[in-house]
Amino acid sequence: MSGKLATDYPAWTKLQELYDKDHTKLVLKDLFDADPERFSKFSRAYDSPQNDVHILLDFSKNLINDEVFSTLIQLAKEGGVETARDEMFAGKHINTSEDRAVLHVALRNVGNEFKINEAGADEVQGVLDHMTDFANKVRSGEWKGYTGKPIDTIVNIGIGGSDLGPVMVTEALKPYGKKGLKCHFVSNVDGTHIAEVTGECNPETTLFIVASKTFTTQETITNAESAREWFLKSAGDKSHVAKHFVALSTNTKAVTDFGISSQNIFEFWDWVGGRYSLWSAIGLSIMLYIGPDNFQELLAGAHEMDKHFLETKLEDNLPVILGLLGIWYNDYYGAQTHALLPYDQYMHKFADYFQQGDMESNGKFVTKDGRRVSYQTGPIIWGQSGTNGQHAFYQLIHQGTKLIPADFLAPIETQNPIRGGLHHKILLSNFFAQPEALAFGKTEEQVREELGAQAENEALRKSKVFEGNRPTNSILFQKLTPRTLGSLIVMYEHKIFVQGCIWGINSFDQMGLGKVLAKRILGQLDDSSKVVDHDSSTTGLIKHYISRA
Ligand SMILES: O=P(O)(O)OC[C@H]1O[C@H](O)[C@H](O)[C@@H](O)[C@@H]1O
Repeated sequence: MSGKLATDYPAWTKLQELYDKDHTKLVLKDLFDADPERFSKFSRAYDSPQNDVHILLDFSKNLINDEVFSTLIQLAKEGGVETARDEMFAGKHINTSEDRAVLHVALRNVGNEFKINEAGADEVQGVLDHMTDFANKVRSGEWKGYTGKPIDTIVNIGIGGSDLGPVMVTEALKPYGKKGLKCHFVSNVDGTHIAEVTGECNPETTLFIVASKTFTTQETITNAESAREWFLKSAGDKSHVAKHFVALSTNTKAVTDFGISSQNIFEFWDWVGGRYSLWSAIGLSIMLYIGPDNFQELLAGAHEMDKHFLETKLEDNLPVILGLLGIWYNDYYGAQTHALLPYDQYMHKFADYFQQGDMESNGKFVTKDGRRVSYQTGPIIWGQSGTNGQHAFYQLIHQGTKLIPADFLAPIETQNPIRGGLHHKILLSNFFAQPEALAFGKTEEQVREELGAQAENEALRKSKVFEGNRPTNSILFQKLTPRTLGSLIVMYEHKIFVQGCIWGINSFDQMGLGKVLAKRILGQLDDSSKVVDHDSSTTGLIKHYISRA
């Protein structure tokens, strides 16, 4: 990552020329009519080395031709994607503003294939062993609560990267979860969240996992304190905390100050970004739920996609292709958003997860060398599982005025083949139909034929036209196994990397402003005379609250 501006690259300029010259000609119907081989040309199959993960990326329904595609690849070359990637894997401090390496790839370095020289990288296995030992004890019932009963409920207390990954993965891998083990996730500082969850827990059989990289995050520490208070109301003796509270953190001092015993700390390192941390100790709730073997599978799938990203030439490299297509719409077509639409109910938190993953990484307006960009960077990521989204917001994607590139994802095999697979066939028929409809739409001529005598009604006729030419990727994978999920997550992680690299921004830092202001305001909320140094709106709002609280 050079910190160069994307506009410095000749391919960037060439893409603008291609857009200006050709975008009106980039009509999917015509492109498919002109080239019967378009699907095979613009799709790539990924097969893992042991042939147990299959992912097909069909990107033929994108507004590209050969020249656009090859120029996008050229952009990745000029943008130094390969060099930056190699630097990341080698442990170079590519997070320049914080002078840190970016080494989530070291957390899933199965078999130690990548040689990484960075303090802590050689401790990864030790922490995994610690997690495994602990998870086995809890899962087998050997680990007992303060009254001698086994644990049947885990509550992960964390926010942002210390919450979203564990939530998303435990939901996605429910079929692999331990029956009878309940998992809760408390993130919001709104007391409602912890109160509702503890309301469902038995202190004798509940394990709290306090997940916080920094162990200073106000929401998490407040929730953890409240959980401890709730627990001690029943347990009485503080010495029982050791059996019911563990911590996942890089800040061991703050954890021990909180009262958690040092044996119950699962560590990680400053080179693990919060939004890339589910592979680290932050994944303890995942491991407890799906078991160490399945967690290892998740890591293996992640590692295999790391290798694919590292070793595959750019034009066949899934994260690179996805990243470049995103740039094409974001920076040339003016698309503001990107939708993630998994046709798998188990993946219902996937878009939420990548909202943080993508938007916190690439929502930046200065380059690594401090220049303001003159182009759009990270897109707004959103989405929902299919088919629910179809009955909510797809109308706007089909007939609205905005261009919304979307990724459709679906498993070939369902985990729940009820009624002879009927549900899954219906689900998949929608998965196939939507991108087709988005691409090819319905012309006024077709509408006329359909309407028969009513076709004379011009307003009705026009309202039924679907212009089509709305771009999508279709991603079909075999089955949502832990290994496949690991690969899918990493495919998107590296997509974000590719884009950040070309835009010249630092995808791995995060500067909070709201947090600092909130701390100052907290000290003013009890006394209106303390409400100073705000604009009149903020002052008015706070004083209104104080007068009525
Ligand atoms: O894990 P913690 O230190 O508690 O941080 C939790 C979260 O805090 C902030 O919101 C950061 O922007 C996130 O990246 C991080 O995941």
